[in-house]
Amino acid sequence: MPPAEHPEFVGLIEALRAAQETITGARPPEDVARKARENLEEITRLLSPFTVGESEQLTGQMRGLPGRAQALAPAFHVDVEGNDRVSGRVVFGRFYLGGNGAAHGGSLPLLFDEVLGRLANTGGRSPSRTAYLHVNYRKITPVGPELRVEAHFDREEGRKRYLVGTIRDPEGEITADAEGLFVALRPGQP
Ligand SMILES: CCCCCCCCCCCC(=O)SCCNC(=O)CCNC(=O)[C@H](O)C(C)(C)COP(=O)(O)OP(=O)(O)OC[C@H]1O[C@@H](n2cnc3c(N)ncnc32)[C@H](O)[C@@H]1OP(=O)(O)O
Repeated sequence: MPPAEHPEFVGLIEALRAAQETITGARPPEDVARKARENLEEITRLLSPFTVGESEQLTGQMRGLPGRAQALAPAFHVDVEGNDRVSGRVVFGRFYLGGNGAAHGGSLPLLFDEVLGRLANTGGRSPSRTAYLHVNYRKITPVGPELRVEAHFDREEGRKRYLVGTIRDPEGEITADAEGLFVALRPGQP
């Protein structure tokens, strides 16, 4: 479904991302924290009647949008995309902070799975799933600045698709790289 059909929902997810960022970085007085909680609870009450099944939900389905209207992973902004390689940008915001200015170690596989997994299933290829993801943490991945992300197919062996990717800091140094194996699903495989 094209994002143009659901501009308000797309805006809602952007607001959710902004809320995640702001809440994570805030140290509010108790009365402000209570008011914010009440507002969040009101949002839950407002949206609960519209819960749908997985096949009908909007979140995660908007492939043309950075982040696919899903606030789970940091939004990946695609610059160049081909059948065998992709490059783009990402910012790990405050929500993804691990400590001392570094992105949480678990947030990097999240980003790599998104980028490599998306590429693994492009170019007319059949759907595949992550079998493994090997991440090397070379230096801290900083929270805040825009980082470059590149990924490409390394090789394909039957149903097995091996992809590799890197994240680079603003100085161009690799902060993390990854290799992923994606196995093409057999017909009927969930
Ligand atoms: C709008 C939408 C946007 C879409 C944009 C979406 C972007 C996000 C994409 C995210 C993708 C995901 O996270 S998917 C979710 C996370 N992944 C999962 O939940 C997968 C769970 N695991 C499985 O379902 C299964 O184990 C499979 C499908 C991976 C493989 O099982 P299978 O189909 O029975 O295949 P199997 O015979 O075991 O293995 C086939 C071959 O692969 C090898 N192989 C299998 N697993 C491994 C392994 N871990 N390490 C080494 N090798 C392995 C086997 O040795 C064999 O080699 P040989 O003997 O043939 O040589």
